[in-house]
Formats: sequence, C-alpha cells, structure tokens
Amino acid sequence: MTTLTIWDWEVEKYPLQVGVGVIIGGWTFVKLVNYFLQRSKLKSARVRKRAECKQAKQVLEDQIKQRNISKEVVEEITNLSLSELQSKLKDGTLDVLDVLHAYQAKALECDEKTNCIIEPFKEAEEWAASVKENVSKDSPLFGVPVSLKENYGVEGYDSVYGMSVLIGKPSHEDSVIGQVLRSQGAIPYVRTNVPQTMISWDCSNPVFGATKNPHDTTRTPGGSSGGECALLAGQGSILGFGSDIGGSLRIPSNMCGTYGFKPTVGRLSAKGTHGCTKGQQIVRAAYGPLARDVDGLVTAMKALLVPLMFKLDPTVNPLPFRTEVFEDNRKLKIGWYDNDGWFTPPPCMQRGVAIAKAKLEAMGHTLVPWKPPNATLGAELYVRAMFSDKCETINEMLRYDTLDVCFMIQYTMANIYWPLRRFLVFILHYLMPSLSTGLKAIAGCDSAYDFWNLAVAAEDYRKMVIEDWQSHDLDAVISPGFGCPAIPLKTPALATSAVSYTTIFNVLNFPAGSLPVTKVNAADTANMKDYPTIDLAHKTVKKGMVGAEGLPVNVQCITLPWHEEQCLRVMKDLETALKA
Ligand SMILES: CCCCCCCCCCCCCCCCCC(=O)NCCO
Repeated sequence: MTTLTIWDWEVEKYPLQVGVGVIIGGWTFVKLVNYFLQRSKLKSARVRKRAECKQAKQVLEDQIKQRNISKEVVEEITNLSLSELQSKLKDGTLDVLDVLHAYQAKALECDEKTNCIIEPFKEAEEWAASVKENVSKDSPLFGVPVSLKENYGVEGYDSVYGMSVLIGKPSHEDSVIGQVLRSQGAIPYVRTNVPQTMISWDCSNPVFGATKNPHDTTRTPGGSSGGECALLAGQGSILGFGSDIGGSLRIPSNMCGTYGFKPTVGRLSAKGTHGCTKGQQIVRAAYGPLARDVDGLVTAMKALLVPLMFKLDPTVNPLPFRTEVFEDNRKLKIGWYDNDGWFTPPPCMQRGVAIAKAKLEAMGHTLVPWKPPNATLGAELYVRAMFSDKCETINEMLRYDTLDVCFMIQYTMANIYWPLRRFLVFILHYLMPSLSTGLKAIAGCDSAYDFWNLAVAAEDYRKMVIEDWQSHDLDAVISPGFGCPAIPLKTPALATSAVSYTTIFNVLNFPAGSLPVTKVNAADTANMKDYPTIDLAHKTVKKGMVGAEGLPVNVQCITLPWHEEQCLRVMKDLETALKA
C-alpha cells in the first residue's frame, strides 16, 4: 500500500490536522482569490470610468474648437458678476447658448489647471435650448450656467464620491434642487470633484485624482465641495451647489476665497442627493449654494425657496425667502471669537476676524466677545455621531477599494482594535489631549442605547448653546472661516482637528456662511514663530503656513436656526464694508 504524503507528513497518521489544514488553507485561498478578483474588478471599473469622463471632456473640447469662440469673449462673459450676467441675458444682449459655451470653455481651462471637473453634462446644449423655448426671461436664473457637486443626483449619471463600488450605478432621477434650478432657467453644465467618502476636508479620490487649489496648485482647495470652489475661484463657474455635514460648503470657500452658504438642515431639499452618512440622523447634511459674491448666494436662495421645491419635497420647511429680513437695516449685536479653545488658528485667521469686527463696528453694529461654550464637547459629539456606526457603512463600501490618502487617518483611527485604542487614548491623554479625545469619540456607539444617549447629549448641547447665545442677546456671530488657510495637498488629514470651526455649526444646525476678508501676508507668516506645536494637527498647520502668503482668508457669519436671511444680511453688510 502506498502512503499519501504532504511534504514529509504521512496523512494517514494525522487525518484531523490535515483535514483542518486543508479546510483553512482552502478557505484562505478562496478568500484571497475573491479579494484580488474584487479589487481588480473595481480597478477596471475605475479605469473605465476615468476613460469615459476623459472622453466626454474631449468631445466638449472638440466642440469648443469648432465653435471658434474667441478667448476675449470667453473672458468678457465669465468676468461678469451674476447680476450683470442676469441683466444681459434678460435684455437679450447675451444669448443663452453663447453664455453656456463661454462657461464650458472656461471650465475646461480651469480643469486643466486644477482637475476640478469630473465630467461635463452631455445634455447641456439641449437643456439650454429648452430654457430658451420654455422658460420666461423673468425667471431668476434664466440662462445662468450652474455647476453641481458630484453627489447631486442627475438622471443617468453616477454619483461615486470616490468609492469605486458606486461606479455604474446611475441615479434614476434628478435631485429636487436640480429640478427647481432648471425650472428657474438655470443650465447645469458640469459636475465637480470631491474627496473619497466626502468625510474629509481635502479633495482627492482614487477614481478621479486630486483637485488642486487655483491660488497655489501645490495646495488643497479644501473639501468636500473642493471641485466647486476651485472652479468658482478660476471663474469657470458663476454659481455652484454643494453639501455640508462638517463644513464642506465653507471649508473650500475659505481655501479658495469664494462664498458659501450652509442653511439650516431642512430649509433646502436633500431629496435626490447622495452620501455615505444617510442613516446617521444626529448631524445631517445641509445643501446650499457657492458663489463669487453674497448676491450670488441670495439669488440662489431666492430661486430655490419657491412653491415647486415645497411641492417636490414636502419635508422641507415651506418658508419663502424673507426679503424684509435680508433688507432690514436695524443695527445688530454680533458676537465674535477668534479661538474656540479646541484648535488654535494661525494669526492670519485671527486677523481676518479682527478685520471683519472693525468693518462691522464701523457700520454701526455692536460687537461683543462670545464663543460657543465647550467647543471640545462640540467636537466630541460631532465625531461620535459621524462614526456612530463604528464606520461600518464606509468599511463595507471600501472593502475592496483603494483607500485615498485623504481618508486614511480617519479610517485607521476608526478601525483600531479596541484594546489598542484604550491604551492609546490613555497615553495620548497626557501627550496630545485633542487626539486622545478624537480617538475615543471616533469609536462610535456600542448599542442603540448608546446611540440614543448620544442623541440626547447633542440635543442638550444645542439647548445649552442657544440659551447662552440668547442670554447675550445676540443677533449673529462671526468666527474664523476655518482653522487654517489652504495647506499642501495630502496633508489635511493630519490636521483634522482644524474642522472644529465648521463642524460645531453642523452639530448645532445653525445657518453659517463663509466669505473672503483678506489674504495671508508676510507679517502673518512671520508671526507663526510663536504658534503652538502641541500636537500633529498644529505641527501640520505650522509647516503648511510656510509660503502661504497671498492665500485667501475667510470668516464665517452664523445665526440661529431658520434665520438664513439675517445671516446673509450680515454677510452682505460685511462684503459692502470691505468693498467700500
Ligand atoms: C473635530 C475634532 C476632530 C478630531 C480628530 C478625529 C478624527 C475625526 C474625523 C472627522 C473628519 C470630519 C471632516 C469633515 C469635513 C467636511 C465633511 C462634509 O461636510 N461633507 C459633506 C458631505 O455631504
């Protein structure tokens, strides 16, 4: 009888061991093969998607060449402000198609420099023709080209937000905001890039690559609506739309020197938009406009707050734009702060607030020091809510995907094995307290009971901040636009703590807008020598400030929930004072 041997084992002697070994080996082999097959499937999907989008851009570029539109005309049209453009479209000085063609050409030029566009809409010409035929010239956005962040659903187009698994799964209908925009005469013409998962303030992903800042292409444009703001800052868009669950309308506005407005959740419709935190109801995403001036934001809000939106999405508050509140010229009491006590912003951000404060005072408003109490609790609640599912939704979507550098730190922190997490939380508490707080909070919730308690804690925090605000009798508050100006590409994940300046108003669900007030100057960078380097985030910002001269610096204006018009009014006052 022959003896079956594996290596030099006699199988008959160890049947159990061999059996278990074969099962484990076979299972591991099948798992590994499956893993590599799934990864290669996703890689092919990415390659295919990139090629399709490149091809769509190429087709548009060829059309632009054929149209023979001069560079001067493109500049002339794209340099007009929104109100100038609107009046020229209305009185017929400019034709809807010419305006569209100018913006298409300018958008491709911006894309060349910053990689801000995912793809143009193939139907843009058709939509423009339909606007000319069916929409009244008196409609607020008649003939205005608009850009959309990639997570706005558009029938027949994928919303991928850097997750390869979402490639080839197109939306079946347009978002409500998209539908209302088109009914008001707007023409969507391009969709813009975002970071993987959109839970990042950088703007890169393995499908479409990194978007760069038009002011300095070695730096981030911010995120997650980074493609939108890079395009606006390069004059490749006049009006864009994005989303904000932690600052995504305001952070890239601050990095690119553009204007962004986050309304109260439920003021504008979220129907037909996409994201990977849909089931998380403690901090919800708000949708809003991005523009080149405050008038652009106001025009967009007015155009959207109409009966059609309330009909298409009856879950939104049916409150039309209150022009009387926006135009009110009563002098206001405005709180200000330049350090939230959680993350120290560099001197340029504090100077931005000082400029805004002086300008608003010169307009007759009263400015008093105030900041949201307990910013550390605000940051903790934010991170726990965002990762309350222990990152499982994202883990599932990213299982076979390539992880982008913009999400790597969040992913790693969320997935650390619990004994190691406990150990690190304990050690870091003494070395880098804010990192320790973040690491503890990002562990999320252990049960539904835990989640309910988190919801109660967030509610109590909102109540406490509102009471404090009201006890100071404030109408509005101004703060730094973010924790820092644009820092080099790939470094934002190392400075995640800087998001406390924007995330707090998502936890609170207060309307907040961002507008440019100044630029980083040589004195700001020289003053960095005293900047604290207490943890990785501060160190990253300090390093990132080298060579930052000339970058935009924004401030935020904030009001209580549903007071959007008052928030925009403060922004308008500040813009007027700055331009005077
Ligand atoms: C606030 C304290 C941070 C401590 C570090 C812990 C890591 C937590 C990671 C949280 C990152 C949040 C970034 C948010 C950026 C903006 C996201 C956004 O608004 N997206 C729009 C989606 O529609």
